[in-house]
Amino acid sequence: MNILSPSLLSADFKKLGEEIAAIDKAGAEYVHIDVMDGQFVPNISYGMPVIKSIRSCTKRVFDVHLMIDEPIRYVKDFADCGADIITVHVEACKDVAATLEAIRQLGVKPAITLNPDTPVSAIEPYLNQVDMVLVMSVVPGAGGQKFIPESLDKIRRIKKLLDENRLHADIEVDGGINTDNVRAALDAGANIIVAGSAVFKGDAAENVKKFKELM
Ligand SMILES: O=C(CO)[C@H](O)[C@H](O)COP(=O)(O)O
Ligand SMILES: [Fe+2]
Repeated sequence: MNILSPSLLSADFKKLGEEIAAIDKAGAEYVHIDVMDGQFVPNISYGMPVIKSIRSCTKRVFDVHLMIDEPIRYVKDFADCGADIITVHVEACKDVAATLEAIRQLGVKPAITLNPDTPVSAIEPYLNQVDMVLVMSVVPGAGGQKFIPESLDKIRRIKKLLDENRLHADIEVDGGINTDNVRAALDAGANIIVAGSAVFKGDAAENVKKFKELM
């Protein structure tokens, strides 16, 4: 089953609860939550108190994308505030294996991601430790950017590697996805779609329904 994970980064923060209720009711299975620390990426977004507060708005899966340096320092806090999946950047961890294991030990699904410039070989040693691989299809740090088409090749290569090694991990794609390119991402092998601006610009519920029809 293909899954939609709307990114709250493009939601209207003054009515976050209503935005979450709308995407939940319209059928989005996950909620994608982008955490930025001003170090790993230049921007700062939101953190634990916001996640804890919105946890009561929905039972949907909280898909937490950590764009922070040395995320191992905070994985327990994110687990405690309600994360179901925690994604860490391979570029951000001194000890990637220990970070993924720490997430697993907390009862949360570990996931790994890589920047557009990082080769697939960088994550290959960790594929047997993760429940999901996130392919960044924009440079992390901001919503509303243009999809990098080479990401489709990356998705295909990761899918092939998983299949060859008989590993079962989801492939999520994040950045610049809209109703025109979502099909290409799915056809390449992704099964979880993140969309921020394409969901929250305009009527979020209508946009979720349009995505779900195409998926
Ligand atoms: O991780 C991210 C940015 O670093 C966001 O999840 C992503 O950019 C989603 O927003 P959009 O669909 O507007 O590109
Ligand atoms: Fe993200």
